Amino acid sequence: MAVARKFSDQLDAFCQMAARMADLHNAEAILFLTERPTEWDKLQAAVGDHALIVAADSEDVLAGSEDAQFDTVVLSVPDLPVYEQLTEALLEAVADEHLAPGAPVVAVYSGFESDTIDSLSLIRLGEHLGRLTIRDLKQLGAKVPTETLKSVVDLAVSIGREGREGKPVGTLMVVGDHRKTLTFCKPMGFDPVRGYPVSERMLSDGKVREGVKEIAQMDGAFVVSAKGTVVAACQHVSAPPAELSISKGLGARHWAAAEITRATSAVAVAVSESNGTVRVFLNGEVVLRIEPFRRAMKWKDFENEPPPATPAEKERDKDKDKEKDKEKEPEKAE
Ligand SMILES: Nc1ncnc2c1ncn2[C@@H]1O[C@H](COP(=O)(O)OP(=O)(O)OP(=O)(O)O)[C@@H](O)[C@H]1O
Repeated sequence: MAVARKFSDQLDAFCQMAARMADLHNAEAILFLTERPTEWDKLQAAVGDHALIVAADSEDVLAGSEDAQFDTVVLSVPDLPVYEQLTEALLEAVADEHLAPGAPVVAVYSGFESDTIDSLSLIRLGEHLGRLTIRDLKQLGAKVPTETLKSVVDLAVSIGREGREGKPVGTLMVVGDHRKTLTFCKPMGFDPVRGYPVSERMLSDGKVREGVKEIAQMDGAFVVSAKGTVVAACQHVSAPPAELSISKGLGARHWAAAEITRATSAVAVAVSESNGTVRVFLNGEVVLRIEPFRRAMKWKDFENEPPPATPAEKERDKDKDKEKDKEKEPEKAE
């Protein structure tokens, strides 16, 4: 378990300043991003009546805060740079309805030196960053429990955003009405989840979610039950063609998503490999579209070798050599 941080005078001073700043700017909450647990009651007291959100990389860090009044957020992507951790924490807080999209927030965090609370920021989470809220999902009116839908959409968003090992990844997940969905599916080669007990295929399990990210690199779709069990993977989905009004620019994966949701009461969640956009389909239509706010960085080797010369450059070099030779000639004559 992470070693607790003493609630030092410096920490107390930062929290009090955050509270004053929150008063001044009508902030909706104070966000405390921490690498270690602390004396939670003192933290709560230091920010006064302001709503407090505590964010951390793992449940461990939040240990002992179960009875506290404040909301907590566990970041889904560990080891991000601090500014991205702040954004992620705010997005999660919006998704869990602890914060309204666009709300001003004062953040207290280690910005300069790790493990030292040394920074204070006033952040206004732009509407453009506001992600899907649970309310949006409920409004879809899908016959899939919101919890299952939320975990599939969260997973799809992180696949679209992170890709795998620096490469973009696209995939398709068909959720709910799985028995009927399976009648429209054919395995594309081996099904990697086949033969595993149900307890090892639950999306609520972090290891299963990691496994899904790995399998997502392969061709085909996942079929997920309404309860959140991965029923099949690497499936070719082919429902009868229907009159659909989705964009002609979308390819086979997205058409398959639209068609299966017309033929069944399932919800399909497609991640586009080309840009990481997540689209949620219901009854043959796109009902939600979520743009990735950050995609995996692609590092390229620095090119030390100059590129080979073009024919025109070679000609120019020859002319230069001739001129140099001419310049040298008079010297020879002397
Ligand atoms: N009917 C289908 N069922 C399951 N997977 C499919 C289906 N059709 C295509 N795919 C998967 O989608 C991949 C991309 O296909 P395509 O480029 O036509 O789709 P797309 O809709 O343009 O998606 P993207 O935006 O990711 O490129 C295929 O390589 C295949 O793995």
